[in-house]
Amino acid sequence: MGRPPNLYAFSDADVAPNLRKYVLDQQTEALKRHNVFRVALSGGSLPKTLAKALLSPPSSPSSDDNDPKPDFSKWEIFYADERCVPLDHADSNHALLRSELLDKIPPNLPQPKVHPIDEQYLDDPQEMADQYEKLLVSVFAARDSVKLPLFDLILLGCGPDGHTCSLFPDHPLLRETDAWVLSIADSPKPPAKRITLSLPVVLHAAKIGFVATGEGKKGILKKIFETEEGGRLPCGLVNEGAGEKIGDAGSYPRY
Ligand SMILES: O=C(O)[C@H](O)[C@@H](O)[C@H](O)[C@H](O)COP(=O)(O)O
Repeated sequence: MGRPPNLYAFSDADVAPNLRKYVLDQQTEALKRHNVFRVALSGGSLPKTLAKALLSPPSSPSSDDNDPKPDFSKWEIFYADERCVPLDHADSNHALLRSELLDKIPPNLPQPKVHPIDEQYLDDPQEMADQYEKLLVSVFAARDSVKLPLFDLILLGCGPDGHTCSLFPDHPLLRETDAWVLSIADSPKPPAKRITLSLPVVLHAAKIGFVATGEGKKGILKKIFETEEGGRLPCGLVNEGAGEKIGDAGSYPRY
Protein backbone atom coordinates (compact mmCIF):
# COMPACT_ATOMS: atom_id res chain seq x y z
CA MET A 1 0.00 0.00 0.00
CA GLY A 2 2.71 2.53 0.99
CA ARG A 3 2.49 6.17 1.76
CA PRO A 4 0.54 8.44 -0.53
CA PRO A 5 2.57 11.01 -2.48
CA ASN A 6 1.40 14.16 -0.71
CA LEU A 7 1.99 13.44 2.91
CA TYR A 8 3.75 15.94 5.14
CA ALA A 9 4.77 15.69 8.76
CA PHE A 10 5.30 18.78 10.88
CA SER A 11 6.23 19.50 14.45
CA ASP A 12 3.28 20.97 16.38
CA ALA A 13 4.58 24.52 15.96
CA ASP A 14 4.89 24.13 12.20
CA VAL A 15 1.38 22.82 11.51
CA ALA A 16 -0.33 26.24 11.47
CA PRO A 17 2.11 28.07 9.14
CA ASN A 18 2.14 25.14 6.72
CA LEU A 19 -1.63 24.78 6.80
CA ARG A 20 -1.87 28.52 6.17
CA LYS A 21 0.29 28.25 3.08
CA TYR A 22 -1.64 25.23 1.82
CA VAL A 23 -5.06 26.84 2.29
CA LEU A 24 -3.99 30.18 0.83
CA ASP A 25 -2.46 28.43 -2.19
CA GLN A 26 -5.86 26.82 -2.79
CA GLN A 27 -7.51 30.22 -2.28
CA THR A 28 -5.25 31.72 -4.97
CA GLU A 29 -6.07 28.89 -7.39
CA ALA A 30 -9.81 29.15 -6.73
CA LEU A 31 -9.91 32.93 -7.14
CA LYS A 32 -8.09 32.58 -10.45
CA ARG A 33 -10.59 29.92 -11.50
CA HIS A 34 -13.84 31.63 -10.55
CA ASN A 35 -13.26 34.51 -8.13
CA VAL A 36 -14.78 32.64 -5.20
CA PHE A 37 -13.29 30.13 -2.74
CA ARG A 38 -15.72 27.37 -1.80
CA VAL A 39 -14.54 25.31 1.13
CA ALA A 40 -16.11 22.46 3.11
CA LEU A 41 -14.96 21.98 6.68
CA SER A 42 -15.38 19.26 9.24
CA GLY A 43 -15.50 19.57 13.02
CA GLY A 44 -13.22 18.07 15.64
CA SER A 45 -9.93 19.86 16.15
CA LEU A 46 -9.90 21.37 12.65
CA PRO A 47 -11.57 24.75 13.34
CA LYS A 48 -9.07 25.55 16.06
CA THR A 49 -6.08 24.55 13.94
CA LEU A 50 -7.49 26.50 11.00
CA ALA A 51 -8.00 29.62 13.12
CA LYS A 52 -4.40 29.41 14.28
CA ALA A 53 -3.30 29.06 10.67
CA LEU A 54 -5.39 31.86 9.21
CA LEU A 55 -5.57 34.44 11.97
CA SER A 56 -1.99 34.45 13.24
CA PRO A 57 0.53 36.43 11.25
CA PRO A 58 2.79 34.13 9.23
CA SER A 59 5.71 33.14 11.42
CA SER A 60 8.22 32.15 8.79
CA PRO A 61 11.21 34.53 8.65
CA SER A 62 10.96 34.50 4.86
CA SER A 63 7.35 35.76 4.81
CA ASP A 64 6.73 39.30 3.60
CA ASP A 65 3.89 41.68 2.82
CA ASN A 66 3.39 40.09 -0.59
CA ASP A 67 2.46 36.71 0.90
CA PRO A 68 -1.19 35.85 0.26
CA LYS A 69 -3.66 36.68 3.02
CA PRO A 70 -7.07 35.21 3.63
CA ASP A 71 -9.62 37.14 1.56
CA PHE A 72 -12.71 36.17 3.52
CA SER A 73 -14.94 38.31 1.30
CA LYS A 74 -14.43 35.60 -1.34
CA TRP A 75 -14.90 32.61 0.96
CA GLU A 76 -18.00 30.43 1.04
CA ILE A 77 -17.89 27.91 3.86
CA PHE A 78 -19.94 24.70 3.90
CA TYR A 79 -19.92 21.82 6.35
CA ALA A 80 -18.45 18.48 5.31
CA ASP A 81 -20.62 17.05 8.05
CA GLU A 82 -22.90 18.43 10.70
CA ARG A 83 -24.76 17.12 13.69
CA CYS A 84 -28.56 17.55 13.76
CA VAL A 85 -28.52 19.86 16.78
CA PRO A 86 -29.36 23.55 17.18
CA LEU A 87 -26.73 25.91 15.80
CA ASP A 88 -25.84 27.12 19.29
CA HIS A 89 -25.57 23.59 20.75
CA ALA A 90 -22.25 22.40 22.20
CA ASP A 91 -22.21 19.53 19.63
CA SER A 92 -22.76 21.77 16.61
CA ASN A 93 -19.86 21.97 14.15
CA HIS A 94 -21.16 25.41 13.15
CA ALA A 95 -21.05 26.60 16.78
CA LEU A 96 -17.52 25.23 17.00
CA LEU A 97 -16.41 27.04 13.84
CA ARG A 98 -18.06 30.22 15.06
CA SER A 99 -16.37 30.19 18.44
CA GLU A 100 -12.97 29.02 17.17
CA LEU A 101 -12.68 30.97 13.93
CA LEU A 102 -15.54 33.20 12.78
CA ASP A 103 -15.90 35.19 16.01
CA LYS A 104 -12.16 35.76 16.03
CA ILE A 105 -11.91 37.32 12.59
CA PRO A 106 -10.86 40.91 13.29
CA PRO A 107 -13.75 43.38 12.82
CA ASN A 108 -11.84 45.26 10.11
CA LEU A 109 -11.94 42.14 7.90
CA PRO A 110 -15.04 40.90 6.06
CA GLN A 111 -16.76 37.74 7.29
CA PRO A 112 -16.94 34.72 4.98
CA LYS A 113 -20.33 33.60 3.74
CA VAL A 114 -21.23 30.55 5.82
CA HIS A 115 -23.83 27.91 5.00
CA PRO A 116 -25.07 26.21 8.18
CA ILE A 117 -27.83 23.59 8.30
CA ASP A 118 -31.46 24.66 8.46
CA GLU A 119 -32.58 24.20 12.07
CA GLN A 120 -36.18 23.51 11.18
CA TYR A 121 -35.29 19.94 10.12
CA LEU A 122 -33.43 18.84 13.26
CA ASP A 123 -35.80 15.92 13.92
CA ASP A 124 -35.61 14.60 10.39
CA PRO A 125 -32.00 13.97 9.27
CA GLN A 126 -33.10 12.77 5.80
CA GLU A 127 -34.98 16.00 5.17
CA MET A 128 -32.05 17.93 6.62
CA ALA A 129 -29.72 16.18 4.14
CA ASP A 130 -32.11 16.83 1.23
CA GLN A 131 -32.33 20.51 2.14
CA TYR A 132 -28.55 20.85 2.40
CA GLU A 133 -28.22 19.13 -0.96
CA LYS A 134 -30.71 21.63 -2.42
CA LEU A 135 -28.55 24.41 -1.06
CA LEU A 136 -25.52 22.88 -2.79
CA VAL A 137 -27.51 22.52 -6.01
CA SER A 138 -28.45 26.19 -5.84
CA VAL A 139 -24.82 27.21 -5.35
CA PHE A 140 -22.98 24.76 -7.60
CA ALA A 141 -25.42 23.57 -10.21
CA ALA A 142 -26.46 26.78 -11.87
CA ARG A 143 -25.60 24.89 -15.03
CA ASP A 144 -27.57 21.71 -15.72
CA SER A 145 -24.45 19.78 -16.57
CA VAL A 146 -23.12 19.78 -13.00
CA LYS A 147 -23.26 16.20 -11.73
CA LEU A 148 -21.30 16.81 -8.56
CA PRO A 149 -20.47 19.99 -6.65
CA LEU A 150 -16.86 21.07 -7.09
CA PHE A 151 -15.51 22.32 -3.78
CA ASP A 152 -12.24 24.16 -4.19
CA LEU A 153 -11.02 22.60 -0.97
CA ILE A 154 -12.35 20.12 1.56
CA LEU A 155 -10.55 19.99 4.88
CA LEU A 156 -11.13 16.81 6.84
CA GLY A 157 -10.20 15.25 10.12
CA CYS A 158 -9.42 11.61 10.75
CA GLY A 159 -11.24 9.87 13.59
CA PRO A 160 -9.50 7.27 15.75
CA ASP A 161 -11.59 4.58 14.00
CA GLY A 162 -10.69 5.90 10.54
CA HIS A 163 -13.94 7.80 10.01
CA THR A 164 -14.02 11.07 8.18
CA CYS A 165 -16.91 13.50 7.67
CA SER A 166 -19.73 11.40 9.20
CA LEU A 167 -18.75 8.43 7.04
CA PHE A 168 -18.04 5.61 9.48
CA PRO A 169 -16.25 2.30 8.87
CA ASP A 170 -18.38 -0.39 7.18
CA HIS A 171 -21.45 1.86 7.13
CA PRO A 172 -23.83 1.44 4.14
CA LEU A 173 -23.51 5.20 3.46
CA LEU A 174 -20.08 4.43 2.00
CA ARG A 175 -21.82 2.68 -0.91
CA GLU A 176 -23.90 5.73 -1.87
CA THR A 177 -23.29 6.75 -5.47
CA ASP A 178 -26.01 9.31 -6.28
CA ALA A 179 -26.83 11.66 -3.41
CA TRP A 180 -24.58 14.60 -2.60
CA VAL A 181 -25.60 14.85 1.04
CA LEU A 182 -26.52 11.86 3.19
CA SER A 183 -28.26 11.45 6.50
CA ILE A 184 -27.24 9.12 9.27
CA ALA A 185 -29.44 8.34 12.25
CA ASP A 186 -27.22 5.71 13.88
CA SER A 187 -23.83 7.38 14.05
CA PRO A 188 -21.56 5.28 16.27
CA LYS A 189 -20.12 8.55 17.55
CA PRO A 190 -22.76 10.67 19.28
CA PRO A 191 -24.85 12.55 18.47
CA ALA A 192 -26.55 9.81 16.41
CA LYS A 193 -28.32 12.08 13.92
CA ARG A 194 -26.09 13.83 11.42
CA ILE A 195 -25.70 14.77 7.80
CA THR A 196 -22.56 14.30 5.73
CA LEU A 197 -21.19 14.88 2.26
CA SER A 198 -21.13 11.62 0.32
CA LEU A 199 -17.88 9.93 -0.69
CA PRO A 200 -18.27 10.84 -4.42
CA VAL A 201 -18.68 14.52 -3.48
CA VAL A 202 -15.60 14.44 -1.28
CA LEU A 203 -13.58 12.71 -4.01
CA HIS A 204 -14.72 15.24 -6.62
CA ALA A 205 -13.24 18.24 -4.77
CA ALA A 206 -10.40 20.12 -6.45
CA LYS A 207 -8.23 19.53 -3.37
CA ILE A 208 -8.68 17.52 -0.23
CA GLY A 209 -6.61 18.07 2.89
CA PHE A 210 -6.53 15.83 5.93
CA VAL A 211 -5.40 17.64 9.02
CA ALA A 212 -4.45 15.07 11.62
CA THR A 213 -2.65 16.36 14.67
CA GLY A 214 -1.23 14.76 17.76
CA GLU A 215 0.43 11.59 18.90
CA GLY A 216 -2.96 9.86 19.20
CA LYS A 217 -3.28 9.69 15.39
CA LYS A 218 -0.15 7.60 14.95
CA GLY A 219 -1.81 4.16 15.07
CA ILE A 220 -4.73 4.91 12.78
CA LEU A 221 -2.58 6.70 10.18
CA LYS A 222 -0.17 3.78 10.11
CA LYS A 223 -3.12 1.44 9.57
CA ILE A 224 -4.62 3.61 6.80
CA PHE A 225 -1.42 3.96 4.85
CA GLU A 226 0.08 0.56 5.42
CA THR A 227 -2.65 -2.05 5.60
CA GLU A 228 -5.37 -3.26 3.26
CA GLU A 229 -7.89 -3.10 6.08
CA GLY A 230 -6.94 0.55 6.64
CA GLY A 231 -7.40 1.25 2.95
CA ARG A 232 -11.04 0.20 3.29
CA LEU A 233 -11.70 2.62 6.17
CA PRO A 234 -13.40 5.90 5.15
CA CYS A 235 -10.13 7.87 5.44
CA GLY A 236 -8.40 5.16 3.40
CA LEU A 237 -11.12 5.27 0.72
CA VAL A 238 -10.74 9.06 0.41
CA ASN A 239 -6.99 8.71 0.32
CA GLU A 240 -7.04 5.99 -2.35
CA GLY A 241 -9.86 7.54 -4.39
CA ALA A 242 -8.53 11.07 -4.51
CA GLY A 243 -4.89 10.22 -5.19
CA GLU A 244 -2.90 13.32 -6.15
CA LYS A 245 -5.70 15.68 -5.08
CA ILE A 246 -4.90 14.84 -1.48
CA GLY A 247 -2.59 17.28 0.21
CA ASP A 248 -2.06 16.22 3.77
CA ALA A 249 -1.25 19.30 5.79
CA GLY A 250 -1.31 17.68 9.18
CA SER A 251 1.23 16.67 11.70
CA TYR A 252 2.20 13.11 10.95
CA PRO A 253 3.96 11.51 13.88
CA ARG A 254 6.88 9.48 12.61
CA TYR A 255 6.88 5.78 13.35
O1 LIG B 1 -18.49 15.49 13.36
C1 LIG B 1 -17.49 14.88 13.64
O2 LIG B 1 -17.50 13.86 14.34
C2 LIG B 1 -16.17 15.44 13.18
O3 LIG B 1 -16.36 16.26 12.06
C3 LIG B 1 -15.19 14.32 12.90
O4 LIG B 1 -15.38 13.77 11.63
C4 LIG B 1 -13.78 14.77 13.13
O5 LIG B 1 -13.31 15.48 12.04
C5 LIG B 1 -12.87 13.58 13.40
O6 LIG B 1 -13.42 12.82 14.42
C6 LIG B 1 -11.48 14.02 13.80
O7 LIG B 1 -11.56 14.72 15.00
P1 LIG B 1 -10.29 15.39 15.66
O8 LIG B 1 -9.80 16.41 14.71
O9 LIG B 1 -10.82 16.03 16.92
O10 LIG B 1 -9.31 14.32 15.93
